[in-house]
Formats: sequence, C-alpha cells, structure tokens
Amino acid sequence: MKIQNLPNEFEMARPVLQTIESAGFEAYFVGGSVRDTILGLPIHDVDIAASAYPAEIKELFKRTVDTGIEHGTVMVLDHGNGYEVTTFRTESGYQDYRRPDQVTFIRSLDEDLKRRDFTINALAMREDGEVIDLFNGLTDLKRRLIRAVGDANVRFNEDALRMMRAVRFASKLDFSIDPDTMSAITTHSHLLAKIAVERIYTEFVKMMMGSKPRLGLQDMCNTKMIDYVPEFKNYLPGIKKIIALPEFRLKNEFQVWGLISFSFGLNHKQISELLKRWKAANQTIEATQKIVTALRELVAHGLNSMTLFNTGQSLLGDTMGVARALNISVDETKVMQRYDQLPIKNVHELAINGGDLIKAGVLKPGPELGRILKQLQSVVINGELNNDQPTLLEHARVILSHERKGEI
Ligand SMILES: Nc1ccn([C@@H]2O[C@H](COP(=O)(O)OP(=O)(O)OP(=O)(O)O)[C@@H](O)[C@H]2O)c(=O)n1
Ligand SMILES: [Mg+2]
Repeated sequence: MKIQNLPNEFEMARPVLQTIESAGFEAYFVGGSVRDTILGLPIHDVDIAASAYPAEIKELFKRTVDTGIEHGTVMVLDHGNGYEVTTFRTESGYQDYRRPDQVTFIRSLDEDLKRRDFTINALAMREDGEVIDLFNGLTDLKRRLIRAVGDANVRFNEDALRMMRAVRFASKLDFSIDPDTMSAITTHSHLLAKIAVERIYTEFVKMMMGSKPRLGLQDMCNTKMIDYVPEFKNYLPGIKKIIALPEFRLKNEFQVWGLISFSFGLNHKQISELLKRWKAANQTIEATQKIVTALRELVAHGLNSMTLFNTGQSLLGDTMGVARALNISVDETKVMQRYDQLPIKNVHELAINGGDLIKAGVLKPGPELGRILKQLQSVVINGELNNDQPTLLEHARVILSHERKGEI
C-alpha cells in the first residue's frame, strides 16, 4: 500500500531519510506516526529507523545529539527540528521483564519489525509513502484489532508493560484485543508487579484519556492486571463504579485523577497518599484535591464563592468535565458566570497587602499578617465588604480589636 498526501511532519523529515539512503543505507518511518496516519489521526512526532549504525548516522549529519545512543538512538537536527533516528536492532537481555539492557544493532528491517509489540505498531513506511507490512498490521487496523507480533507470550515476557500498552491502545483507538493476545495477558498479568509504577502511570493515564476508558478498566479486571497494580489495592469497588458509568471522555490527567478520587470516595489526605504511591507530581495532587472538593460541593449544595476562588477557572473547567463524566447535572454556564462575577480572582487583586497594613500601623511584620489578609480576602470574596483599601483597613482594625477584647 502506498499512502498519498503524507502529513507535513513526514514531508519535513523526508530529507533526513533521503540523506541516509543516498549513503547506501535503508531508512523508514516507524511506530505510532505511521499507525496514526493510516487511521487518519493527527500525529505529534515521527520516528525513523535505519540500517545505519549510530556512528554512521553521526557522520552523515552536521548536527546530532546522542539522546539514547546506547539503545541506538541519535537525534538529527535539521532545519530547526529534531528527528530521532534509531538503528535497526534486536533486543536481548531483558531483565526482570523490563526494558532490554542490551540491544544488538542489525542491518535488517525484518528483524527490527519482528521485535515490536503489536502488528499495528510494526509497520514501516518509506519516504515515498510505501508501507511495509510483514505481520498484517494493515488488516488489523481495518479490523480494529490489537494483536501481538508473533507469540504474544514472548512479547509480554520481554516487556510486561506491553500488557498495559495493549489496553491503552484498545481504549485510545476503540479497538478490541485479539483473543490470543488477551489470553496471554491473563497468563502473564502477574508480571506487571515488576514494572516501575511511573511507567504504568503513563500508560494508565493515556488509557483513561482514550475513547473507551471503561473497557480498558474492564480489561484490566478481566485479565487480573488490576490485582498487580498495588496502588489500586482495596479500591476495586471504586473501579467497578467507574466501569458502570455511561460512556465518558476525559481531557487531561487532572480529570482522570479527579474522577478516580471522587469515585473512590477519597478525602484530601487519602488523595495525597494514593497519588504519592503513584509518584504523581505535587501539582497533580493539589489539582485533584481541588477538583474533588468542588465536586463534593456541587453534589451537596452548589459551589460556594470561596471554593470557586480556590479552584480557579481552569480547574473549574476540569471539574465540569469530571461532573459530566460522573453524570452529575450542573448548570455549567451559571457556574462560570458566578466565577466571572467574583470580586477578585487572585490574591493580588485584593485592594490591600501586608505592606499597607504595616504602613497604616495596624500590624507589625509577622505571621499575624497572613492570617488577617486571609480573612480580608474571604470577606471580599463572599461579597460582605467592598474591595477598597479604607474599608479593608477599617475591617482589619475591627477584627484585631475584637480578638484582643476576646483575649482579655
Ligand atoms: N514496550 C514497547 C514500546 C515500544 N515498542 C515499539 O516502539 C514504537 C514506538 O514506541 P512509543 O513511542 O512508545 O509508542 P507509539 O506506538 O509510537 O505510540 P505513541 O502514540 O504513544 O507514541 C512502537 O510503535 C512499537 O513498535 C515496542 O515494541 N514495545
Ligand atoms: Mg511514539
């Protein structure tokens, strides 16, 4: 098959392939970009595989970076763009079912394609658009099937993460998993316990952001993979709840963890514990906590102004996204209108700051300042007082005098 009208990303990279080929080597586009182009999906980057060894690639181009040279990958810089060129290789010395320790560079495309995970990922494309398809990947793309290259048991023994990749691609592309491949996943699901949590995290989040996340979770349950993700231990009822939801789409990582934490019924501390076990970034933990707080209020009595303020516009958008997924009915326009009408959107918009309070002789520098400012901020946000400096100075004085009287 020959693909006509290649997306621009391929056109831009074409000179790199031509340079390699004119030196007498072979070069192809490989991996996800070929798969996604045939499916008519947008692509982000192109991967190139070549028969030239890394040292030979480096001789052919003026500017290269050794991004992963021990695995055969050299980044070629061309017209301001970087292209990863990986030497054809076989992988050996897989240790503990993780990524290979050793790779052997080879000159044969066939051997390189043979070591790849799924038939739809084992396509190679020449710079003119001609597709090399040794394992019926094109048929599987048409049948919408995830099928291991060769013996699925061998593929998953080589790299157990591939089992998560199978459910990730099935969810992302709305494909089914070939029965032999599925049964090999069930046989080897325990090997997932050996995989670093960070690698599972990436695949899991991508799966949840796919078009069929519920099927992905169901597949993880059916194959028992879920039992070997210790981060989900004790949360099976929550997972079942998500599977029982109507079909949904999530836009980003925050929405994924928001949906999960809400469905698991977690409080802030539990969210932090769960996500720390997943080695999530602090930003993700905080965002998830805010989304869950907002969701709880939405369900209970509607969002209060302080929560609108604390959540912020972008995470409010994510909260609406999760509410939609959870089938919680919300008047989204009204929520956003109320946010737009908040008297201040961030702490800098408050008409008074610590310096002003000190200058006016209300307070001395110290920890009291922050506390009083927080109170002023909250009366403004709740609409109890106007956001102007004299009013707020006066209110600060009132708070302090009440407090002092209270102390006596
Ligand atoms: N555990 C893995 C990871 C990758 N690959 C091969 O390396 C290619 C590139 O890997 P990667 O970029 O991780 O995946 P893509 O298929 O390109 O998907 P994505 O859209 O997520 O980049 C895959 O297509 C596949 O041929 C593999 O065989 N086994
Ligand atoms: Mg890729």
